[in-house]
Amino acid sequence: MSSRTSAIFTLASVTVLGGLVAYAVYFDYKRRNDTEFRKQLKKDRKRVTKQTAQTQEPSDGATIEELRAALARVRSEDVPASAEAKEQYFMAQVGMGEQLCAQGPMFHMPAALSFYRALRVYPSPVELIAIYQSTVPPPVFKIVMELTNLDVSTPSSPPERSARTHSEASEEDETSPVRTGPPSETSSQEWDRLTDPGSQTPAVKARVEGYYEAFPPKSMNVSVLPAPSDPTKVRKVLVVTRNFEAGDVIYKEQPVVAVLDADLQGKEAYCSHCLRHIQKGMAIRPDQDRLGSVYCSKDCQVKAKVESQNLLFGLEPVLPAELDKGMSLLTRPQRDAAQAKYAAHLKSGGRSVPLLAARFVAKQVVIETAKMMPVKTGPLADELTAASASEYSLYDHLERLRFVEGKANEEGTSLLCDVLGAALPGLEKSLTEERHAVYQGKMAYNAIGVCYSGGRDDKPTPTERPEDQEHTRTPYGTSRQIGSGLYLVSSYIAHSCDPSARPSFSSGTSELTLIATRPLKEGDEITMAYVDISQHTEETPVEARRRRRVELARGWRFKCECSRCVSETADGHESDVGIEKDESKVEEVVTRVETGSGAETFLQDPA
Ligand SMILES: C[S@@+](CC[C@H](N)C(=O)[O-])C[C@H]1O[C@@H](n2cnc3c(N)ncnc32)[C@H](O)[C@@H]1O
Repeated sequence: MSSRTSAIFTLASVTVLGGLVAYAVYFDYKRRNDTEFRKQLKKDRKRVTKQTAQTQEPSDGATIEELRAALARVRSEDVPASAEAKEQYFMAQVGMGEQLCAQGPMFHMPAALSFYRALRVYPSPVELIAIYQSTVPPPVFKIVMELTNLDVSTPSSPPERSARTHSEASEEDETSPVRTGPPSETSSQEWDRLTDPGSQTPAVKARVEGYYEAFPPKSMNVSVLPAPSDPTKVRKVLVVTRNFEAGDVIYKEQPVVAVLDADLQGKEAYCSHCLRHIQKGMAIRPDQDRLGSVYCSKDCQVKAKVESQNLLFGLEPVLPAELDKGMSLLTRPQRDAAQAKYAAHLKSGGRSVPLLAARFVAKQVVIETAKMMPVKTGPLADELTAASASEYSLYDHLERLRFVEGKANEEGTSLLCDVLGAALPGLEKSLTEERHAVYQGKMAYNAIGVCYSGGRDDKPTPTERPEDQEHTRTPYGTSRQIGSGLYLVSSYIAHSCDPSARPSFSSGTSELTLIATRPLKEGDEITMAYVDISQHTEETPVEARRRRRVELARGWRFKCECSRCVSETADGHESDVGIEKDESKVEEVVTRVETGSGAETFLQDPA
C-alpha cells in the first residue's frame, strides 16, 4: 500500500471507528425509534447509489492484498453463537454498512466488510445476496462478492457458511452480480423488514422477553417482576428469590458509574473512583487532571482512566496503538481545548448528574470500542470480555429504567459532544440534546446516595430552591452522603416508609450491600427508603409524614402509596404534597415492545 493510501486509511479507520462506536451507542436507538431517521437513511442510500451509477465509479480499487487482509481480519473475529445474538449482530452490521455507504466512496471497503460480516450469520444467504444486489451501492456490492469469492477460493478458509453462500448464489444467479441504479421500492421494503427491529421478529421478541430472565444474575437472589398492581406489566418491582432473616445480606452491587459530591472533588479526603475515605497524605493525585481527581490506589486511578477519565478529561490515545497510529497527537490541541471548556462547565454547575451521565456515555463508548477489538487487555479486560459476551448492552439496561424528563441543556450537550468528537471523530454523533436529557433524567431519578460510617455533616447548605436541588435515594439524607452512583439492579427498588431492606456501604466504598430489615419470604417485594423516614425530635407524626411525602413528590414526582402512608392517611390528615399523579415514565419503545402495542398505547399514567 502506498504511503498516501496508508495515511488515508489511517485517517479513515479512526474516523470510521469513531462512527462505528457512535453507531453502536446511538444509531440503533434512532433506527428503532425514529421513522424519519430510517427514511433519511433510505434516501441517503438511494442518493449514493445513484451518484455512483452515474459516475461509473469502479470498486474503489481495492487490491487483492487489501481484500485478503480484510478477509483474514473478518475470519479471525468470533461469530455469535445463539440465534438471538446472531440476529443482533446481523442488524448491527447491516446498520453500520448502511451508514458507511452513505458517507461516500472512501467508506466503501469498511461498508462492504460490515455487509460481509452480516452475510456470515444470516440464515438465508442467497436471499440476502439478492437483497444486497438491489439495495447496496454497486461498488460496495462488488467488494462483498469479491470477498465471498476470495473466501471460497482460499484453502485455509474455515468451513463457514459464507462458502455455501457463494456457491448457492452462483447457482441461482449466473448473470453479473452488479446491477446499477437505485434500489427498487420493493427491495427497500424488504430491507426495512429485515433491518427494522420494530418489526418484532420472533428472535427480537425473545430477546426482549428474555431480558428479565438474564437480568439480574441469579446469584443476586432477586428478580424483577411486573408490578401486581399494573395491568400493563410495564411497572416493575424487585422481589427476593429465596427466604432471608432480618439482617441478612441479600446482595452486593457495584455502581456502573459513581461520582463524589461536587464540593469534595479536588479535596484529598475521598477517592474519586471508589469513593473510599483516604488517610491524610495517602492520596494519589495525577499530574494533570482537570477535575482535580485523587485516588486511594493505583488500581483505582487506572480503572477510572480506562472507564471514562481519559476519554473525557485525558489526552492519551483512545484507540490501541495499532489503530491510533499517531492520530491522537494530531487531535491533541483540539481535545485539550474542548476538555478545558467542558471541565469548567461542570465545575461551575457544581452538580453530580451531568458528570454521572458523561461517565455513563464514556463507559458505553469504552465497552463498544472494546467489542471491536478481538483481544481485550488492560485492567478492565475481564469486565470488557464479559460485557462483549453479554447479549445485553449498557444501553439495554439503561433503556428500561424509569425517569422524569429533565430539561435539555444545549450548552452541556454541545460541550460534551465537542469532547467526544475531538477524542474520536464521529463520536459526537452518538449524543443529541434529547438523548442527553434522557441520560441525565435517568441518572437523577435512579442514583443512590453513598454514605458510610454515619456519613458527613460538613456539606454546604444548598442555596437553590428545594425543588431545584439534586436528590439521590438515601435513607440517611442527601446532606450526609459523600457521593452517588447508578446501580442497575437497585434501581428497581421501590420506596416504602416501612422498608423491607436498606442499602449499606459497609465496605467503606461505593459498593452497595442490600440488607433485609425483616424476615423475607421468597417472592416478597424489596423496598427501601428513598428519604429520611425517621420522625425528628421537633416534629409531630403528621409533620414527619408530610415532610417525607413532600420530599418524595419533589424528588421523584410520585405520591407515596406505601402501606404505612395508606394506613396513616386513612385518618383524614392527608394534605397537599404538591403532586396529583405519578409523573415518572419509561421510554416509549420499552412500553411498545413490552406490551406488544403501538406507540399510541404509551401510558404515562401510573397504574
Ligand atoms: C426507581 S423506580 C422503581 C422501579 C419502578 N417501579 C419501575 O417500574 O421500574 C421508582 C418508581 O416506582 C414507583 N414507586 C416506587 N415507590 C413507590 C411508592 N411508595 N408509591 C408509589 N409509587 C412508587 C414510582 O412510579 C416511581 O416513579
